Amino acid sequence: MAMLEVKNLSISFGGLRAVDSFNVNIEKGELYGLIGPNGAGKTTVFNLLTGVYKPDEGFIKLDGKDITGHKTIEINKEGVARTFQNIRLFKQLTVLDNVKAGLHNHHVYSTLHGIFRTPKYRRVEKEMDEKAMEILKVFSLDGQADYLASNLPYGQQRKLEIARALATEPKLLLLDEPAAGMNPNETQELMNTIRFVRDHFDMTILLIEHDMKLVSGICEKLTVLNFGQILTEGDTSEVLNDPGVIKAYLGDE
Ligand SMILES: Nc1ncnc2c1ncn2[C@@H]1O[C@H](COP(=O)(O)OP(=O)(O)OP(=O)(O)O)[C@@H](O)[C@H]1O
Repeated sequence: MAMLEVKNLSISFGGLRAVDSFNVNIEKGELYGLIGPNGAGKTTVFNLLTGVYKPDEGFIKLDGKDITGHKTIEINKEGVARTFQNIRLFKQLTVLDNVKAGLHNHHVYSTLHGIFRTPKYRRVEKEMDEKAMEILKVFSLDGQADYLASNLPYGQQRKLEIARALATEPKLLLLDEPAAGMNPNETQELMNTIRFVRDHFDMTILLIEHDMKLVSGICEKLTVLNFGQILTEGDTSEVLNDPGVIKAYLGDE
């Protein structure tokens, strides 16, 4: 069974069919890319997958469970985590607290426990500190746990955003242009991080990216969107050599 199965997903804004009959099957542990020229509908697909928009048609199944039209918070609890084109961290919180914010999905105590600092509150907080530090170690950010997120260099903020998403223990990780704004060294390091996350956590990853070096370097399969419709899909090398895909990109210049 596919980890993500999407059939016939469509949405219109006014007269514009931004996503038109989108289909995809992503197996567990696959590293999958969604590419296409500006305005093709890629982010809208992510917004549909994460419940920001409700589709006009079609369905979304995560690990066999229908999550179509569910609320964003529910979809996150079902196991979909996401990072954004423009980094969205809690900039005035520490690096550690950003990851703990992700962990709050699974570790709960009532407000009263929090106000009165009960033994349960202290135990849960300690467990979360330990778990968050473990995750930060994976990303080599444990040395910066006490820094404010806003004080990290750009490449590390990207990593922290992925770390926070992983703290919610997702089944599927969606990365929206993770290499945007990165220099070649940062992009190379990010590629290693994404590959490591997939291997280490046996994670299923779907990413949107314009950086073809990253796409060809780490994605096993691709779907190309153009004007809301699937232009082609398949193994990365075949897709990137497809004349129709090359034309769509050159037409975008
Ligand atoms: N909430 C909305 N209301 C109206 N139109 C929208 C809305 N969201 C997206 N669109 C339109 O849908 C189309 C697809 O946009 P989308 O952001 O999904 O493209 P994209 O492939 O992610 O582009 P980029 O690579 O530039 O981020 C665009 O024409 C966009 O203007």
